[in-house]
Amino acid sequence: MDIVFLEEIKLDIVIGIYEWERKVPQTIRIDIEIGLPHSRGGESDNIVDTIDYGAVMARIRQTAAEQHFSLVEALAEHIATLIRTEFGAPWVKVSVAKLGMLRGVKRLGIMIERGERPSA
Ligand SMILES: Nc1nc2c(c(=O)[nH]1)N=C([C@H](O)[C@@H](O)CO)CN2
Repeated sequence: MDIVFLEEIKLDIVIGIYEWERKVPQTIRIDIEIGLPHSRGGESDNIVDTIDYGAVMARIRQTAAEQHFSLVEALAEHIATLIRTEFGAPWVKVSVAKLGMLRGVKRLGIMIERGERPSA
C-alpha cells in the first residue's frame, strides 16, 4: 500500500457547539492519510497515476470555507467522504483537532478511518 499524506494542516474556521464558537474562527489542525493500492505513480512518474495532494488540499480549503460544522466528528466525516468519493481513495484516515481548547490539553479531537485498507 502507498500512503499520500497531508500533515499538520492548519485552518481558521468556524466550528463548535457553543454560541461564541459560531462567531469567532478558531484554528484547527487536520492530518490526513490516503491509502492507495500500490499506486503506479512511482513507476510512471505521472500525476494521473496517483492522488494529487494539492488538489485534495484545495478541496478541503474550499469546503471548510463554505460549510460550518458543530462537531469535529462531522468535519472529519465530511473530509473522509469527499476524499473517497471525489478522489477515489479506497481508504482514508482523518484527524481533526482543536488546539489549546482546554487548560492542560495540547490538542483534542477525533481520528477516523473509513473504507477498506488496501493490503500491503
Ligand atoms: N466529541 C466532541 N466533543 C466536543 C466537541 C466536539 O466537536 N466533539 N466540541 C465541543 C465544543 O465545541 C468545544 O470545542 C468548546 O470547548 C465540546 N466537546
